[in-house]
Amino acid sequence: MLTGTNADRTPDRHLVHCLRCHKPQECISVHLARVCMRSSTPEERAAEVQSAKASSKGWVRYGRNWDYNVICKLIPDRCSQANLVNELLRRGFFVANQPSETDAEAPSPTRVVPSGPTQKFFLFGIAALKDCQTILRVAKPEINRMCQDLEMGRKLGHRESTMYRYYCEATLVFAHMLRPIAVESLTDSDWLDRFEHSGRVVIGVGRGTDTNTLLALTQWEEACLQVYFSKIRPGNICHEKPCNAFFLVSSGEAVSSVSRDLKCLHDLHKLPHFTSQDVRRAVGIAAQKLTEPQRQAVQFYLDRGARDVGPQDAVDAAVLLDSLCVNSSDDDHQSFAELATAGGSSSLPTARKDFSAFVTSFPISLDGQPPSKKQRVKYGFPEDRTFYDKWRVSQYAQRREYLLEHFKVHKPSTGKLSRLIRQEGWKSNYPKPEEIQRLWKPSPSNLAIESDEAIMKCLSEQTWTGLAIKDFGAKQGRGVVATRPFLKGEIVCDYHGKVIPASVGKEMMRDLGDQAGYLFFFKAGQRDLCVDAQTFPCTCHPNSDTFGRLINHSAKMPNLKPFYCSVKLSGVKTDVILFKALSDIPVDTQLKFDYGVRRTSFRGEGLNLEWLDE
Ligand SMILES: C[S@@+](CC[C@H](N)C(=O)[O-])C[C@H]1O[C@@H](n2cnc3c(N)ncnc32)[C@H](O)[C@@H]1O
Repeated sequence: MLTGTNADRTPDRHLVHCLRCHKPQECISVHLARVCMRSSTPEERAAEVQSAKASSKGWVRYGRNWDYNVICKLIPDRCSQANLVNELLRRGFFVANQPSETDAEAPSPTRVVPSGPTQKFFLFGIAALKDCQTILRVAKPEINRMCQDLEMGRKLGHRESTMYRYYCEATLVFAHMLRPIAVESLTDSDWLDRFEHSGRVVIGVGRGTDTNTLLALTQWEEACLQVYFSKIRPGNICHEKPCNAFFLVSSGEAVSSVSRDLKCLHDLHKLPHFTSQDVRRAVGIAAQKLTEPQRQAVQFYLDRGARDVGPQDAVDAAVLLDSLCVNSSDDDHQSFAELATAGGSSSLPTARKDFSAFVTSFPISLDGQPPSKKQRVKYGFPEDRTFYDKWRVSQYAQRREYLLEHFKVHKPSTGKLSRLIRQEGWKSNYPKPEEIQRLWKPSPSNLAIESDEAIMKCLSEQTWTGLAIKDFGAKQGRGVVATRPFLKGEIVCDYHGKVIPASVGKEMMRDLGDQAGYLFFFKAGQRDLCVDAQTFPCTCHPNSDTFGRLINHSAKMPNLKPFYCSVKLSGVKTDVILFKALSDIPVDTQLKFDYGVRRTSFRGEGLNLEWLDE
């Protein structure tokens, strides 16, 4: 008696496709007699059985193999090529001569299926999703530990910092199926423009290009990447080689081979090596258990650039992907709590509020003492040392600033510094005299600026580092954000543009009506001048935006101060406006200076621009 579905039956029966209805048949002759060739003669049916068997044999012999180069000839569009290959592999076809992922631009004959230690995980040459993501789970505790260390103000060694970066790259590839080339193209501005949406943090990658795509990171992932951005990346920014890539190698250049980094990360953990192609194929297989609309949603998330994906689509698809992954979001939430207390992210409101409440209860001062465990518990804070350590880090920064402030004109000797520290009565948690000596810089005078080759190079080439443009939305428009810490007094950038007479600038201003203006009026001795950054792009840097013109205004909390300086640039005396930091500026802070106009004055009058009072 036959019962159940086809799956219940003997698995090794010979399936032959009926050439009339195109369906697989376990017994083709019976099928033809009963269904497709009921009214035919036995001879006709026998001939049809022979044709069907020959067709099936031919398919197994030739039809199951594809050549990637043929696919490329048939379909010129790269995205469709990749989709078709994924689909073919998912269905058990073999695709020869696939490109290696590092060589995504130029297909080259490489491997067909991975070999070596990974082989045992593969079905039809496709790894299981769980296996592809092993590295994320295995390395996670170490990453959490590094986050804690960084937050406590400890520095990671070169090996650890690099490993941390590898992990961030791996998160984008193995949890969000981003191609290595897209990870390499992620910029600091992409990161700064991320936003919260439905419990996730959405980030646009490759904006303005064909591969424009949205990722929806979990809070933990975002915090993990933010720790990289704020604590590790600034140390890699190189003044000689300005670079706006999100992932920087220690020499300051953009990471050039994410695929190689992923391999290193696996090697470091002695795990079999999985690639971005492996994980994408694995998702194809895992997604079979989803409904058709869900499968499509995941497919759109994977087909970067295939269509406009909105933030909600990205979040929905990322949540679905999570449901396919062993790396569940519960796991993330748990670890997120650990990271949140490490305070690595700008989007960790609870952690921030808690520490600000802590500081309200125990104000940080130059001479104060951090609260004891008993005091912390009494005021309802956790008894562990997380806030205690953050408090000490802040006090240390205050003391460092105090010492630097004390010696404005001449560089202090270690003896002088030690005496001052003794006088203050500080017994611990203070910077060593050598650190202050290292950080000390003379207040900028024309001469000091002219002799500073780095500043002069930045002035003429507009290669300021540690800055990125961020979109602050409809109200403020674009602004400039610090991507490395700046010390109080440090020159941050200039207000670049052609210097014109103020009278000409005022004419231009009249034509602007109530539009945003990019004109900086100043006095140089008796001369009334204006930097024209309105005429854009400038003739000297026709291909790039300059930072100074995009810095927004704050009357109450400026962190930059513009000042006039006359310097010799390429032998020509030039009037420049430089911005110096008014206080230490941490990574991820928007730069602002006081435009010097109030709502009730000058052009603000009548326009009633409320933001001028901010
Ligand atoms: C020199 S532009 C600064 C860059 C500008 N945000 C942009 O996107 O090009 C000056 C204009 O920025 C905007 N802006 C500057 N500071 C602001 C603030 N604190 N709040 C709101 N808008 C501000 C105003 O529209 C102003 O006219």
